[in-house]
Amino acid sequence: MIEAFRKIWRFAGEERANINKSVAVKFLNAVFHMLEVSAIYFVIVALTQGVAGNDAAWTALAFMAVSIIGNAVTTAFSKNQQTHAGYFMAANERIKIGNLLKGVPMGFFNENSLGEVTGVCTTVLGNIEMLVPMVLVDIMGGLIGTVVFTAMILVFEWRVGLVALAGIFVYFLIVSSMEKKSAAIAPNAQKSQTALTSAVLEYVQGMGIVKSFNLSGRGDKRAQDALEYNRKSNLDMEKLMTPYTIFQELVLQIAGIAMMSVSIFCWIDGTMSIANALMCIVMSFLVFGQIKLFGMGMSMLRLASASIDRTLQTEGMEQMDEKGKAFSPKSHGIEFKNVHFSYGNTPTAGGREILHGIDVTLPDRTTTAVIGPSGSGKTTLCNLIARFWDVDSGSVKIGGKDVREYTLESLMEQISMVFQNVYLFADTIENNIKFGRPQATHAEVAEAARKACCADFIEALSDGYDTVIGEGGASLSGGEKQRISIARAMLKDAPIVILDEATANVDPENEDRLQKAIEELTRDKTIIMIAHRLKTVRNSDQILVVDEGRIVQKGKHEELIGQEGIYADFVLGRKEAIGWKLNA
Ligand SMILES: Nc1ncnc2c1ncn2[C@@H]1O[C@H](COP(=O)(O)OP(=O)(O)OP(=O)(O)O)[C@@H](O)[C@H]1O
Repeated sequence: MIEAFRKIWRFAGEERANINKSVAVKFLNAVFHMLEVSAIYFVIVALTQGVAGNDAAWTALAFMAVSIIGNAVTTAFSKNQQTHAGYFMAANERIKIGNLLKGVPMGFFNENSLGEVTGVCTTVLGNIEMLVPMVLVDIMGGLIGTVVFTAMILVFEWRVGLVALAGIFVYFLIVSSMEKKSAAIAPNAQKSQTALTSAVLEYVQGMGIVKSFNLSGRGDKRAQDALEYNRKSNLDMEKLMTPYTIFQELVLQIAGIAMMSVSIFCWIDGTMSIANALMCIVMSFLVFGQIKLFGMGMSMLRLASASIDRTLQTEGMEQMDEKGKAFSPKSHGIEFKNVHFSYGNTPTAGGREILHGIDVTLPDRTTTAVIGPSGSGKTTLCNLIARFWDVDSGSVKIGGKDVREYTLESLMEQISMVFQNVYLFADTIENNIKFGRPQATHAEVAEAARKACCADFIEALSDGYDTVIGEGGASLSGGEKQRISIARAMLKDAPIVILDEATANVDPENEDRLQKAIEELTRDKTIIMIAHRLKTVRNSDQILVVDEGRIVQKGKHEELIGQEGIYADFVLGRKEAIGWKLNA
């Protein structure tokens, strides 16, 4: 329990100052609440002593007024501090995770589904935002309040105070037992929430496939299972909490009745004045407010602690460039030296080696075309340059330096990537292009768009560059998206371009424009391109033929076409070749 509290306190970090303020104000709030008791006391004393006049009534009224105003102000202030602390705690953590995600190997997304990270950034941090300040303020405020008010009652009337103390002690035992039990079950409840987010995300993303294969009802099996798991874990949590909550309430009721009974007995045997006895009865209704607050905080302690564990687990993701240096090489030749690579021991990869001893040099400012059958390892080879993954053995060098020696930032400054599956953000076209260089001016964006042959269609849109496109570029055609991504790469103007030539979604007119855009982008750069068009392949400085993770042929078109082998077969018989991605 103390360890869980400490963990939450540590996690609160810079927001601890706001939590402290909130606790202090919460205590003041309880003091204002107690002013109501003083007001009642004046009335009781006046009534029992038969004092004539309105003085007691006015004094009581004044106390009540101060109590109500004080209550309202302190409640608002305390809530404000709590909300501020919770919001910033979660927001800072989301930014931290976002930054860490930039530095993880792509394999991270294989092993931990994207839904898992989404779950942490939405549900789990949502819980933290609400629970952590509440738990800290309620536990600390409740404890301080309980100690102070119990001490006050003990001073006022020690016999009644002892009864209150006994009630609080039993309540404390029940809360601590509940807290221990919930420690075992809370992580499960937390896990079920992220699993649900993950499953729902996958379900929504795969909706197109579900509909096209008419699988509605079957395609949502994972979402259904996750819902069931979530329902069960929430119910388990409730089942555990409910008896404890009832028991806690019962103990406080009994303690309250006992306080009243002791007061009455003491008055009957003449050891307590009627005014004090009535006052103790009033206090028996109010004294347990603070310990209830403490109990509420404790019931949420484990859930908050489990949320923090889950967040810290995500925060512990492996980072790639902890030892890197910022390099800016003069030459941008790329060198693969005896590269062996596997996607690791994930269920899909199964530890299988994908690239077996790749040895090749891509000289500075030359174009290398990579061709080969589907699944031969072309994309994998290209992705190793940008360190989407790290090699198992051997090395990949840029400008003579191993890519692992660069910081990720300085490495990515050297590289522009244009994928077949273009992702555009739900933002304006201008900002999507600017993603390549955020500080670019509008004139530079327009120039890049012109060179990438997309200025015409952008300017024809009613809002031009300010047109907001749907998430993933939903409102644009495949060819339009591809050209925007080329404009983005053009604006970045990196010395190395990794390109996956488009094969799909491009009509002949668009293909021509796309080709022009690519020619502009790749001028005077080091290019490695997964090529699908014979024309592109033929004009390259070097062709690499990849088959089953090995470079089986290497050279220019004229050299390779004269050799017996895959390349010649491919060129001659490409129309019949099955599984080859080549559109001449
Ligand atoms: N993220 C991944 N995790 C595990 N295995 C992968 C992953 N990506 C690719 N593979 C496997 O690595 C092998 C090479 O894939 P790669 O995508 O590099 O081939 P490719 O030649 O680019 O194929 P295509 O032309 O179809 O795009 C394939 O057997 C594939 O199943």
